[in-house]
Amino acid sequence: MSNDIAIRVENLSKVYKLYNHPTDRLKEALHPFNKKYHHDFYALKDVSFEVKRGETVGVIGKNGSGKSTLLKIITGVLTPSSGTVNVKGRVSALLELGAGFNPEYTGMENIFLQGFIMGYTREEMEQKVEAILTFADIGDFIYQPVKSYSSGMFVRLAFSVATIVDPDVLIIDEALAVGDVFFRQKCFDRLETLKQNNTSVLLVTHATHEVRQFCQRALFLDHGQALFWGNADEAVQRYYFSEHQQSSSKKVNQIGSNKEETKRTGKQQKAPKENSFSNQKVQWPIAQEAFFNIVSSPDTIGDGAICTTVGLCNSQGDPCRMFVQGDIGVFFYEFELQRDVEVPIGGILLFNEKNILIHGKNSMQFDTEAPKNLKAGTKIRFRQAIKFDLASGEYTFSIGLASIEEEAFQQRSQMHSALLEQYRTNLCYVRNIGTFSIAISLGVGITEIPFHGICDLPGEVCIEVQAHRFWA
Ligand SMILES: Nc1ncnc2c1ncn2[C@@H]1O[C@H](COP(=O)(O)OP(=O)(O)OP(=O)(O)O)[C@@H](O)[C@H]1O
Repeated sequence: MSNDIAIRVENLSKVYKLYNHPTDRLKEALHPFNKKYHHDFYALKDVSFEVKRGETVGVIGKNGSGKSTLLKIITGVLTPSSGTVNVKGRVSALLELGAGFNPEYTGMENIFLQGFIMGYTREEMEQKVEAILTFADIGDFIYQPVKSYSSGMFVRLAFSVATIVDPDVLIIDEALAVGDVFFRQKCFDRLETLKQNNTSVLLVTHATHEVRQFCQRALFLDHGQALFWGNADEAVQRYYFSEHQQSSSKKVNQIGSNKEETKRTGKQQKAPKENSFSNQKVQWPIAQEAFFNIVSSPDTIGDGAICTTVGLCNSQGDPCRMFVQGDIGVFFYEFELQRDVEVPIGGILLFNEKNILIHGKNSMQFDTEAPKNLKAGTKIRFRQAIKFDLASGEYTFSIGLASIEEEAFQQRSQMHSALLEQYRTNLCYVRNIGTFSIAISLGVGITEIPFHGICDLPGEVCIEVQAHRFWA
């Protein structure tokens, strides 16, 4: 293995024998003609990729796609059924909570235990203890058995130990998700430092915006297979598309993709984008990738209309699930009316990872012409553009259709909202249609981080100098 490669995984598979009944295992073992009572289940199938020294690589995929199995094989916790794994240098791993720690030992004792496992002497660990405690910041709990720790405290200590021991390879399985936001920021700062010191990081996470932000390349696993290996942005894009469309789940194994050289230097590589609404000329998309698979969406309420199509594109009209703060996303949605409607109202609700409603707006809240007196069976299409001045993260969205009496619609600006509600009938509401992600617009605004909090609000600031005050 060449010097610049830290991890090489070649044709890795992990097969489990699954039995329908517990007794089948015994029947199989005792059968005189070796009759098979099991079927093979591939937790991993023929996975290959390599991680360079100093590179941060993400591993993404749905629940059960094989991410933890992969990390466990790389760290030696599991043995593969076939294929090889080569890892160069000292490996430090943060697998599931509690792994590698003795629950009966205090935090302090566990620090030394981990140091011992990593091959450090007691004296060497004594020199590192203060830095570990400062980073973990769990106070006197360090003298308590770790079984009494909250998951957040545990991960603070585990991350601190795992990263302070100068690993050549750091492997993290979802561990950071339990830390609070400030701790996660500290962790990512630490990961940056490790990267500069040439540590390779393999990061399993469901937080795809973190993959986009911190990883150069990513592996997208689906049912144990590598559907994509290469540029991190593209891996996340494919993950989003495959999540909602069966059509995109072709096997693509792009080792050495030419896009992998799109290195993340902390700055997003952006194509010039049109971010104003004024000349929006986005047509109803043709590309199938624009649309979500709403047939499998279980969360539909209302029988006044059927939601037939929902799509999402960028401001150029290209199918898109990954945006940068400030980008415009254009939602396309179509309903087929099941009853006569005076004036239709369509709208979108955006929710963040904590399921907090971030933004909701319907067509009645815009100064837009609306069609009137539509018959049952009519199909109506909406095209709604939203400027994503939002915090980085993953978002879900829901779509609804209502109807309102024409007279109330005409007088909506003068009517109290409670009164307006009386003239409104909900026809169809489809929850959790899909997801999209938003990454920080590093380096494209006036400052690196354009705002703090969950959304940017329109505003302005002015600064005035008052007359200088001389103190007696
Ligand atoms: N010991 C086992 N016997 C049989 N099947 C197993 C075993 N361990 C894991 N699996 C299966 O292997 C598949 C991959 O599991 P794995 O834990 O690697 O997925 P994952 O991508 O890490 O999921 P998650 O995101 O939920 O953590 C799953 O379908 C799981 O049920």
